[in-house]
This record gives sequence, structure tokens and C-alpha cells, in this order.
Amino acid sequence: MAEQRLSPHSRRREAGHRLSVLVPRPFTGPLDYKFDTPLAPGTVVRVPLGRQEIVGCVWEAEPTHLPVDLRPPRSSRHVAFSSLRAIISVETHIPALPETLRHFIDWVAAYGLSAPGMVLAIALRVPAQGGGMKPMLGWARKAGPLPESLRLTPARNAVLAALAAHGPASTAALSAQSGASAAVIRGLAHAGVLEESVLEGSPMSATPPEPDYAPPTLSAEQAEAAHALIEAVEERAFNVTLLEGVTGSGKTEVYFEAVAAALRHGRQVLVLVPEIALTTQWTERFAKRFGTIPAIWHSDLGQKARRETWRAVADGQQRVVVGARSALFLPFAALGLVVVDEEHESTYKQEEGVLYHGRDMAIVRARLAGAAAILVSATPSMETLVNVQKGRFRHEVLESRHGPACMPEISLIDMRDHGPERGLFLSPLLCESIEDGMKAGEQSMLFLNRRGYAPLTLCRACGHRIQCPHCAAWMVEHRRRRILACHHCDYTQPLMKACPACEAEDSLVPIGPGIERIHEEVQARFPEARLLVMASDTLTSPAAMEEAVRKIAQKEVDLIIGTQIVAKGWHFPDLTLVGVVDADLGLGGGDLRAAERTMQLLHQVAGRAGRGSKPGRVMLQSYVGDHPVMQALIENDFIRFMEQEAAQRRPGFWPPYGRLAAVIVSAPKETHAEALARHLALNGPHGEGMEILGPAPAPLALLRGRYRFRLLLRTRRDIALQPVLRHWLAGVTCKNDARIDVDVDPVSFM
Ligand SMILES: Nc1ncnc2c1ncn2[C@@H]1O[C@H](COP(=O)(O)OP(=O)(O)OP(=O)(O)O)[C@@H](O)[C@H]1O
Ligand SMILES: [Zn+2]
Repeated sequence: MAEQRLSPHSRRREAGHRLSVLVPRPFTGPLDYKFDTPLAPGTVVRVPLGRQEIVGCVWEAEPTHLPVDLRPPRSSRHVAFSSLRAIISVETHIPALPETLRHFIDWVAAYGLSAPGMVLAIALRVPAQGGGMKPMLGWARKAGPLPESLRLTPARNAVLAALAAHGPASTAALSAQSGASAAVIRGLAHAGVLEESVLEGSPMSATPPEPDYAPPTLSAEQAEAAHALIEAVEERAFNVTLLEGVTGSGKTEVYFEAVAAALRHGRQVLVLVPEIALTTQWTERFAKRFGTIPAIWHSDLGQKARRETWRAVADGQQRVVVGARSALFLPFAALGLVVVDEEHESTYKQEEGVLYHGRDMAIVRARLAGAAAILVSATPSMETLVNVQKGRFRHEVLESRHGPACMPEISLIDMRDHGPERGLFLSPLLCESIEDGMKAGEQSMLFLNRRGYAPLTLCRACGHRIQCPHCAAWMVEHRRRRILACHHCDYTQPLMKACPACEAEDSLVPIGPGIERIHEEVQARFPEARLLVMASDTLTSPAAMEEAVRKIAQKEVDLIIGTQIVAKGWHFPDLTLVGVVDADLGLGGGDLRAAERTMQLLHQVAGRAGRGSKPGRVMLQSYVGDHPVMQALIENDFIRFMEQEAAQRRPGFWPPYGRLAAVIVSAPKETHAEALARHLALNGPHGEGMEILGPAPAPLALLRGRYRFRLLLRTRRDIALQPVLRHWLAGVTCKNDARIDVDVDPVSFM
């Protein structure tokens, strides 16, 4: 209203410039501010918001760079210039966000129907938190010989080697370079080996990776694939290649050649890995090939290390980053290559806060930067295979393992005929094989994707099952920590003696195995064996992981018992037997990709066996041996399996043949959630090629004290979901603390 009363004359008299600023808050778009001088988009500024001062970024007023379908509706709010608040200051110590990153942020927001400000928050989390660039303190090697009494562990050696190679460095940089923890570095300082020193220039000033430091001799098959990848990078334009190769075929070595090509052209490289734990071994291999350590990026990294990396990536100094999906939001100055290792992994999906699929967004990131993308897998996702079939992605294949190694032999143990005694979980057949392996001095691994001791605690007297008070989920017993824990929220309670329902004493029994229970069984069966348990809650730091890997590599371990953390990427040459305790575990539930995912996980875990000179064996314990997943695994026929899967998804337009979005309605009261879900269904979009499924109570019908209902919107591929969803949800108001969450391309169906 005020706007209309302003005459053109009075508007001209106003001094200053109108600028759009995106702030890290859940608004639909940027807000307008004024400032004395014009500022380029990307400039990081401090602005007033309500009574607060916050850091935001000068932004394009309209997202015209987005495809029309993805553009959010134009904001109708227009504030008169005279009422605009002024930008307080320019944050000169933070580099401007590059255009490719800003456009990427808009893309992620628009695709997933998230507030752009909340996506910006991911990108600004690091630089906006720290102060300016103070003189940096770091560590240098103290002059003189090493003290006699010094115990030289591998981690300490790595620190000394990093210092010798790169000179003085901050704790974080040193830790990144050496893979050793801060505690190791402090320990060396304490022992009088290191001293504090002021660092000059950028704290990350590591020697840049050398593309020709130590190239491997590639096999003919590898060389051919590497050549294609190098060419893809040298086009200096967006393209995507699937690098498919059996486990142990040297996919990493091959895509390292593409990394080298990008480095030769002065461009930056981002490598995404699905599991932080994997960065340790990856980093070592990288160092062997390129003579230096890459930057590592994930949320467990210290604030300081992250700040340094952020800057070094922005000014182009840091050439290679390996990390988790959040590394996509780093301000790369000249991105030339994005690699997504184990592209089929569902862990690439961010399931909380701003939802996005790391693999899909990596492709968007590459496109916006004009970079090449390489997707790497032994068992590519159906989505990626369809893109290859349609000619959108290129395809390179490695068919055999590198060197003398051959593919492991996979066999099935039918638990209906060869099950163990009551209360035990390992078939006598599997135990015999473990024993044989031990006699031969070889290593074995037992895989069970379940942490803790037992997934369910039951009262023998009254049948009561102990459930989380906040979630529709059983409490999982963790015997070592003496607690019951909910794996969906943070709730824990001490182990109890009496049943909480009938108060019977000593009537509670654990049902089913977790890896702690398998550990117990193995200990009883093989008291001499040297065991190692690997799970996310036993290996909580990179240092612990590193120590575990060292033990295995130096053959201080006979048998590894692990969750999915052991399934991926590891290369242990002396590991010859893999036993899958419960191959059927992932098959239950109404998940669209349950079979595909189980296949991929088991194939990958099987791929850990026999990677050295000795042949490998894999034994799958299953009650459903005829299941297509088990058959595909023992026949090693991944192609046929995926064809069968495709045949099931194609007719109903299930992804990737159609599009899918989940709408999750939740509220503290069940009736409120249900009523809103029904209202949504009644007022949902309809028309040719689109359909609403549900509402139905979510499989996890109660989560953190909120009742949940799910709807699915399914459309044909040629219909964009976002405008439909936006239109549908725009008319709905949430009362009673109800909430609507949208998940475009859902991976989890809980
Ligand atoms: N050309 C080569 N020269 C020397 N070593 C090689 C070569 N190719 C592969 N290797 C070695 O073979 C092993 C397996 O390779 P790599 O880990 O890259 O396989 P992968 O295909 O990534 O396997 P996975 O899918 O199981 O992770 C590694 O130790 C690697 O260093
Ligand atoms: Zn819970």
C-alpha cells in the first residue's frame, strides 16, 4: 500500500541501492535490503533481522537460471524503498560465494521444495561461524634428533612424515595430512618432538597433488576405461560417465587417472564417499598416487579444520577434496570433476533437515560448473542404469579383478536344513569354514547389519515387548553399555531386571542377534581367535578406525565382526572368508528398493573376500534361498536381476520409470495427524498420469513423540513433481503443531 503512495519523484530521491539478500532462515526467498553502494551477488553481508543481526549473502532477485518448472512462485511482497532496512556491513573476511554455488543452492532448494535460506545455511555454516583470519599457530618439528624414549607408532610416524613433506601445519591440517588424531599430535608435542610455531600464509598450504607422482601400470581393460575418463574431463564441459566394475577391479586406480587429468588442467576435484570411515584408506591411496594428502570434509571434522579447508577451496589452493555429501556445498573456484564413489549407496540421501540426494545433486553440481561427473559402482543403481540405457550417461566397464585375484565363490547356507542349535546364530557349516580359515592362517569376516546385542527384548512371562516410549520401535539391547537404546531417537534406559508390564523377575529374554551377540557366540566357539568388532558405535573416531585397519593389515586379527561399516571399499588382501549372518535382513518391509539394496549390500560385502592372491569364499545364511536376490548373488548375475526388478517397476511407473514424492504428515496427537493427512488426500492433485497413494500410518508410526502418516504422489516421468506439489501444499494450513514434510525421490519409506 505504502508503495503506491510514493511518487516516482520521491523514489528517485532515495539514496542507495536495493539488494536481495538470502538469509539462513526458512523464508520462501531472499529479502530486500538497502546499501550505499551496489554489491555483487555472492557478497557475504551482515544484516538486521528482527532484533538480531545475521550473516547472509547478496542474491539474485529472481531465480531465472532455474528451469521454469522448478521456479518458486514470485514473491508478492514488495517493500517500499524507504522502509527497507540497511545492510550493516560487508563481511570482507569471507570470500564471496561463486555463482555456480549460488545456483546450486537454488537448485537444491527448488528440487526438494526446501527454503533456499536453509540450503544457504549449509554452505555458510562454516565461514559464518568463525572470526577473522588471526595469525595461525601450528606445529613444527623441533630441531635435533628424536628422543630415545620415543615410541614410534604408525600414527606418529605418519605425522612426522607429513611434517617432513609439507612443513609446519596446524593441528587440523596435520591431522588431515597424516590421518592421525589431534591426540597423537599433542602427544608428540608433549614428548618434545614438536613445537608450536606461527604459520605463514594459508594454513592449508600443503604441497599440491602431483598428477604424475606415481601413476600405476594399468591393465589393458583399465587403460581403456581410464582413457575414456580422461577424455571426458578434457572436454571441459558437463558430462556423466558410469564406471562400473566388479569389486577389486581397480575402479579407484582408474578414476584417479581422471583426477590427474583435472589437476593437469588446473581444475579442482571433489570425490564423494558414502561413509566417513572410508576416507582413511582412501586418503592413503591418494597419497601414494599423488604424493600428498587431499582435504577431507565431513561433519565430524573440527571447526578450525573446516574453516581452513573452506577458504583453501574458495581461493583454489586446495585442489582435491574427499568427503561426505555436504562437501557439495563448498565454494569451489574451478571445479573440473566430481566423482561419486559407490554411487548406489542409500547413505547419499540426506534424510534430515534439507533433504537431497548426494548423488543426484553431485550431477547437478557438475552440470552447473561445466564439469565432468563419474559415478562409480560394482552394482549401479537402477536410476543410473536407466540413464545409461537412455544414452544420458556414458558407460565404462571393468570386467575382471586386478592382478591374480579372481571373484569369490558365493554359496548359500539354507538355514532350514543347516541351522544352529537354539539360541545360536551361526550354522555349523559356517563355523567349519571359519575354523579351516584360521588353521590356514587366513582372515574371516562375519557381517551382520545390526548394532547392539539383540534387537528385541521380550518378557517370557507375559509376552510384553519393550518399546521406545517416543517411537513405534523396539528398544535394542546394548549389553556392553548396559542399556536399551532406541535406534530412531536418542532415548536410552538402563537394562532392567523385572518386566515393566507384569513385574516378573528375570523373565526378560533377548530375541535375535546383533553383532555383540555374534561376538559372544564366536568367543565361546573359538576362544583362541583374535576378534575385532567393527561398528559405528565401537569405532567412533578416525583414529580408532585407523587402528582397526592397521590391526587387520598386520594380521593381528583372525576374525572381523562388523556392520555395514565393513562392507564397503576396504581392501584386505588376507581376508578370504566372508560369512553373512542374516542375508534376509534387508528384504522385509514395503520398501520399493528393498531387494535392489540388499543385493547391492551383499554383493559389496562379498566383494571383500579374496582380493589378494588367495581365492575367496562367501557364505550366505538364509531362510529364503529361492529369493531372486540370493539366486542373483550365487549365480553372480546382476544384469538379469536388475532386468527383473525393472520389469516390476516399469508398469506401475515406479521410479526410475516415474516420479515419486513422499508427503509425511506428523503431529503430537494421532487424530490431528490423521485428519490433516486425509484432508490432503481429498484435496490432492488429480489428472492424467498422476496418482496419490495413501494416506497410511507410516511404518514408523510414532517417531520422537510425533504420530506420522504418509502419502505418496506418483507421476509419469514427463510430469514435473515440484509445481504439482507446490500447488497442492500451498492451500494447506497446519494447526495443532502438525507438520508436513516433503521428500522428493524418497529413499526411505519409514
Ligand atoms: N593397475 C594397478 N596396479 C597396481 N595395483 C592395482 C591396479 N589396479 C588395482 N590395483 C589394486 O587392486 C586393489 C583393488 O583395487 P580397487 O580397490 O581400486 O578396486 P575397486 O574396483 O575400487 O573395488 P571395490 O569396488 O571392491 O571397492 C587395490 O589394492 C589396488 O591398489
Ligand atoms: Zn525412540
